[in-house]
Amino acid sequence: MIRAGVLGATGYTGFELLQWLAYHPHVEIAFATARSDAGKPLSALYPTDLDIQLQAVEDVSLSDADVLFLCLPHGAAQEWAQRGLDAGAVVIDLSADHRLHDADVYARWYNQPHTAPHLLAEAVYGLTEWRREALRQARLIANPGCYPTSILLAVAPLLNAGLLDGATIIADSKSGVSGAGRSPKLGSLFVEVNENLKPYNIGHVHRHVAEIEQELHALAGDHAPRGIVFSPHLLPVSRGILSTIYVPWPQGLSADDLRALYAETYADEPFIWLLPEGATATLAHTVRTNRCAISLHPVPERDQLIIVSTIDNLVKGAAGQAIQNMNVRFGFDERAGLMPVARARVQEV
Ligand SMILES: NC(=O)C1=CN([C@@H]2O[C@H](COP(=O)(O)OP(=O)(O)OC[C@H]3O[C@@H](n4cnc5c(N)ncnc54)[C@H](OP(=O)(O)O)[C@@H]3O)[C@@H](O)[C@H]2O)C=CC1
Ligand SMILES: CC(=O)N[C@@H](CCC(=O)OP(=O)(O)O)C(=O)O
Repeated sequence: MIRAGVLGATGYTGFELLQWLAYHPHVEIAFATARSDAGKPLSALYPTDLDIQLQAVEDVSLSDADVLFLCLPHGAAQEWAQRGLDAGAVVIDLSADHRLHDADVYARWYNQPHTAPHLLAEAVYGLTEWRREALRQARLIANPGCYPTSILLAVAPLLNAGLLDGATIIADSKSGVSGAGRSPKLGSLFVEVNENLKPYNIGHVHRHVAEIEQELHALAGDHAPRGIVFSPHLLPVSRGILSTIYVPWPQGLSADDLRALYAETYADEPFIWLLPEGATATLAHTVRTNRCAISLHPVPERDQLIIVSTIDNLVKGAAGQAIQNMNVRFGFDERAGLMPVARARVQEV
């Protein structure tokens, strides 16, 4: 058994994480902290029968945790990563604070200086399927963003095979409203969101562009694409991300070759669901599971390939991938604590 501490337990990702961890066979919850709601039971905030008392972060001893999850806004996580490491915990940061390797790039995209730039070099970007070796040794794991997870998993087989050299990738992504977090915002109100579909940060301005491009380069090595054009949209559902991704047709490959490449790359992956020819990934394929569903749609007459990818932003896009990374880091079965819901959902769809 390992002991887990969760900072920011009252937010959407923190609560999601606790619900999965509570049924993890190798984890016991050491503490869960809150800011405004410290001292309350979790059940005072959410409809849950989990018996968890929320504590102020000042009242817990970080050394009680073997693994410390940071479910805090970016900016706030930096200080706690260092403190967690000093206390001897493996730190898994769900925020964006340790995803970018370069402090100047962080400052430019997040409009604030990084207060612990020395940690950026050692943090491992936790896109689990592509980083297992580094994750096994990691002290600090930067859990990927939700949009980047949906996009990177969908194009990684092509990047890894050097098939997107110099290409511009276009990703049109739609997210459920929980992606914006639990703190009240005008744009997340029911009346603003309901029966609407709203593009935002269109073009080259969303902060995830920096993260995605960093990882496109890492995955492609010497055959890097030119970059990404990324358009996020707010969808009137609670959870789920669907990315429709456009890439130039990989020269020299037939449609069968392409499918074989994806099938081989992801053959042994418990959480990647490559849909059969003719099927299209939808939110229902992945919501409330740790899966990423991918469907391939060749458009040969235009030399284009369209890839559709879906995840649950709170699971594979946050808490689930964090647990998957923990499982790799601590040598557990990667599926531990993550399968029951996935199975139930697969039977439903
Ligand atoms: N929502 C999503 O789909 C995803 C989110 N993420 C990232 O994960 C992190 C958490 O997201 P999410 O759960 O949605 O956020 P929420 O806004 O829902 O929750 C944030 C949590 O952090 C606490 N908090 C806020 N400010 C501070 C602070 N300065 N110091 C200490 N605690 C603080 C909040 O407590 P209080 O309410 O008392 O302020 C709350 O518990 C963010 O960095 C987010 O960007 C990553 C992937 C997906
Ligand atoms: C719908 C919505 O608002 N989504 C958020 C991204 C989700 C997220 O939390 O991103 P990080 O993990 O990088 O912090 C946004 O567009 O900013």
